[in-house]
Amino acid sequence: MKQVVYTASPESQQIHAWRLDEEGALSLLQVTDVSGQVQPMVVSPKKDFLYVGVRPNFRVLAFRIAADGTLSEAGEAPLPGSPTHISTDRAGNYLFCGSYNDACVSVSPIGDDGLPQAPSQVIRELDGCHSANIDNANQTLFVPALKQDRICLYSLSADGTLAPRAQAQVNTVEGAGPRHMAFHPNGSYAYCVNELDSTVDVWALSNARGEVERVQSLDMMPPGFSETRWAADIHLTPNGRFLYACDRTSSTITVFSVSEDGGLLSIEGYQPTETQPRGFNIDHSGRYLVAAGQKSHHIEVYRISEPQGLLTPLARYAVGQGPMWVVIHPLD
Ligand SMILES: O=C1O[C@H](COP(=O)(O)O)[C@@H](O)[C@H](O)[C@H]1O
Repeated sequence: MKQVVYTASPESQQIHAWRLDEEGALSLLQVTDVSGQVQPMVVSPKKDFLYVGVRPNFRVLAFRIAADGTLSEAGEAPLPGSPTHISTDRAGNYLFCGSYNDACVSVSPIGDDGLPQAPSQVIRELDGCHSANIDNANQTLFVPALKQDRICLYSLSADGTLAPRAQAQVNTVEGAGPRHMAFHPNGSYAYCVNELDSTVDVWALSNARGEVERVQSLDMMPPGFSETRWAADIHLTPNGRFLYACDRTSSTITVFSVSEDGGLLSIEGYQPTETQPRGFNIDHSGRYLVAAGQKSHHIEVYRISEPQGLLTPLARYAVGQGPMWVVIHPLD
């Protein structure tokens, strides 16, 4: 499987593109200088564009992805707030942007040409809005509002309009600070990493009443950890067997195994990683994890090992300044 890893480094305003080979080694393919601080990124479901949120002039930039994974800028559209998180619906027709500082989530239609347009809808008063996550069925958008300890639930209509679901929100433990999410491939469970207490919640997406319900909450820090908790990112292997979440104070990635049905997590280990890991990701074969150190200015590649999902460091690479977002794109 040929894959390309993209890393965003806002302090040096660069996107690095790396080839990831079968053994987990990276080779630098391209460095793109960007007209702004690059932060969240996502590859379109059609796999032809990389969408990138930039600041301080809040925009989404669209980069066309060539067959070899190199990028060329193709267009841009305004955003209503500082982009903290960018995602799309499963069909690639709508782009969602969550803004922590501007407390909103927006919907931007994506044209037939693949280019995002100006927002068609902005939902405000989501204090600390940290991400927007569409479920596997492409029906419900999960929007964690970190400062309100809630995840808002919106139905996505065929014309791209968000409306609160009958169950309009779920609440976390007070002070948890819900941040980023991942969905199990079977569509029955979601996992949310909580920034302020470094816990991970398991959410059943449809209980006996057809509602979203928290079924497990785990402390992701090693026993005896007593410093300030500061979790960031969460990702699941494509087969749904292993889940990873990172904490920035301790510079640790916690390794979880996932039960067959997706409803139960068990901690398998704690992997020391690059300083202040704000973003990481998993390759499409489920064999490698790439973590970015916002303070080490390096990325590090790990091999994911059976049967527990533990991580073996392979190599680290100097990247731009302040790397904080990693996405991995399959070329074939
Ligand atoms: O992780 C964090 O994220 C928020 C929002 O990030 P931003 O890059 O969109 O400003 C940040 O303000 C917070 O301090 C931090 O812990």
